[in-house]
Amino acid sequence: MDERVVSAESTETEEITEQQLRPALLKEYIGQDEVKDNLSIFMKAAKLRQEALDHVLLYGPPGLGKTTLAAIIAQEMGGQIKTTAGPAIERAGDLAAILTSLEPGDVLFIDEIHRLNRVIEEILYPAMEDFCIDIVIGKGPTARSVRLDLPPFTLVGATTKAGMISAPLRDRFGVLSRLDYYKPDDLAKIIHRSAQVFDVELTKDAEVEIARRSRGTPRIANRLLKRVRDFAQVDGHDSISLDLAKHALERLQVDPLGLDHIDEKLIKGIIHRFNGGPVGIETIAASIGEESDTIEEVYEPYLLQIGFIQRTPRGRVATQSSYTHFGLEYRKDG
Ligand SMILES: Nc1ncnc2c1ncn2[C@@H]1O[C@H](COP(=O)(O)OP(=O)(O)OP(=O)(O)O)[C@@H](O)[C@H]1O
Repeated sequence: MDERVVSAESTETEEITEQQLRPALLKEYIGQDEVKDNLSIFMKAAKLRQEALDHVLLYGPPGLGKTTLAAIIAQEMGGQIKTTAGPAIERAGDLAAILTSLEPGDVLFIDEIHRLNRVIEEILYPAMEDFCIDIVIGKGPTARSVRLDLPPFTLVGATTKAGMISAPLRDRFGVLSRLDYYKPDDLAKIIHRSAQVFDVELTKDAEVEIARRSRGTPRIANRLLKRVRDFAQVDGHDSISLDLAKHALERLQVDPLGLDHIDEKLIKGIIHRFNGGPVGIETIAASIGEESDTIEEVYEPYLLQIGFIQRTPRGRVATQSSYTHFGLEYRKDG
């Protein structure tokens, strides 16, 4: 879909470096203190009881570390992680194959769990509650149902859309944790850690500058760091200074708040064409030639978070901060 340097979605080639950058233990996982503190207690308690950790649902925008956290849970609980995604499990047999391959204490990670179909969901219920599945063998009059026991395991579900998970599925998770956008301080620590992994030197203020432009998202922070490193290398610098970071980020067209031309087009569209709003999402989408889903899921969440757009019952409104940011005069009466 988008080639934006500030996209929170990962590209295929990035997945390899993401593996390298993933912290393996909870104490190396930066930020999200509340989620971490709770998980740490629940994991300790489960270990004391020699049980699998209760099923965990992680929700929040993309690129905030859900996959990383799932792998950490497996590592800390002494199990392996098996990874799949909602749309990848099409038939009952697909799910049965995964579930029966689990060992005691393993983590089954299902990304985009809101996209599981209902038939599969229903197989998952007894698997989550009683560690067993009922599978039907044969067809027609000779068909019979066989119950298979499963080892105790932990299902870690991840979603960017908690509201789209059915109530029965949601109720079967013992731990529900929401990941929030990271504070610049925490992002700066993530950048510092990633720079060590990449063996790149950068000054503290350069770390902070990249952090500020990373839209609260570790995946973007790591990507910006890599691109800034490219500029430094090509220009023959051993270490990344604040000036160099700023210069590189300007060339990448990422502004001081992490906004790019798409954000600008979106906000200025609301301001110039619709007098600052309120305007419906479909109308905005049509006017700038984007899908409304893409606006809602990809572009808008960060703009809402930093208070540049407000959602009202009558549609989206551009706030005074967004006018100021783009150097436009704000008139409340429109
Ligand atoms: N708290 C953290 N500390 C250090 N690095 C992190 C942290 N959270 C995420 N990262 C890094 O950011 C990158 C993206 O994280 P991850 O793949 O876990 O995100 P995600 O929420 O699962 O995203 P998606 O749902 O889009 O796949 C990884 O390279 C990971 O190492």
